[in-house]
Amino acid sequence: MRMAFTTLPTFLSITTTTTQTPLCSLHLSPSRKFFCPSLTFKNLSQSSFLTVKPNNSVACKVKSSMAETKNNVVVEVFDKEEIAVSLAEYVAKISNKFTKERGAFTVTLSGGSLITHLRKLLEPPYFDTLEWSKWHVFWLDERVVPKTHEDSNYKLAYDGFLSKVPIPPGNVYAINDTLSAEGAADDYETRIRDLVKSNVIASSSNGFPKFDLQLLGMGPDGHVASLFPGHPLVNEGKKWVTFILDSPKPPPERITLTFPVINSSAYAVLVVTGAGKADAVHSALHGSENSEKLPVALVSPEDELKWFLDKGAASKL
Ligand SMILES: O=C1O[C@H](COP(=O)(O)O)[C@@H](O)[C@H](O)[C@H]1O
Repeated sequence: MRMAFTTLPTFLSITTTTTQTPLCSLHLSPSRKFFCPSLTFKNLSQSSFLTVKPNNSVACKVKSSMAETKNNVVVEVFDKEEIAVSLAEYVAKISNKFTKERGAFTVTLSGGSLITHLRKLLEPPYFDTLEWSKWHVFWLDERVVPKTHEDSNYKLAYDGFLSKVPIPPGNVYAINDTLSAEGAADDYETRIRDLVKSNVIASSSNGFPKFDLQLLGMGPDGHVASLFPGHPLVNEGKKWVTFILDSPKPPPERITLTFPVINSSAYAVLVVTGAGKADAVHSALHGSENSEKLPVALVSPEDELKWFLDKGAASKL
């Protein structure tokens, strides 16, 4: 099935090349709400569009569509296996863009399930063609445990990804695991500041570091990095890196990038799978304007935010 359509929002023309029931039901209401599979976006802009891919995944590209967003928001729903394929393609595209433009690619990793979704980058054509020597790898958040500990986000990323690609060890910026949570957060911020001064990390016009790509996961409660719902750290506005001693998800002591840093990045992805996360996904993409936003709903990078969802995570949209 292929669909094509013309300019929004005045009218929408859909053609299908088969007699199949359309995968998406599209409707443009007078209040300018836009519905696709069951995703709803408000205040649709003229340049928004939706595509149905040959593999039947659905992409909704929405430019400046959601209140308070300054960027493109792209939501794609995949069959589970397809996420890793599409994520590899996306990361490779952004890596190529920045290695060409800046001679470096700065990327932040989450812990948790995100790492397994990077597995296709370890295969051709990506493994052989990406300029791994220009990658600089950071963590969105880290647990304050030794690097050899099972809870360490560094260990997870090293075992599952970093040990398998030729990124120079000096370009992998793990936290100092000999320090306290506060000390490790301060130390990480100092190192990031130095890398901004030396132009390895770009600088945003607002004074915060501008990472090229942030690879985010999301917990079932809507937390991203180690920024948890209702926790005061969500509102941190000055620090680049901060620490938490009472994380609701163990282990309790962690460091995390703050929202001003996350949202000063050029690109960000949110990779979210499983029906257990469907409520938080629904709340983030469709939530009431009056209720307190989940941390995930506050993610808003400069250029583009792309959601990679499986059908379980998208099941309540
Ligand atoms: O504790 C953490 O959880 C989140 C989500 O993990 P997931 O396994 O549910 O994907 C993760 O993004 C974060 O980096 C990690 O420290």
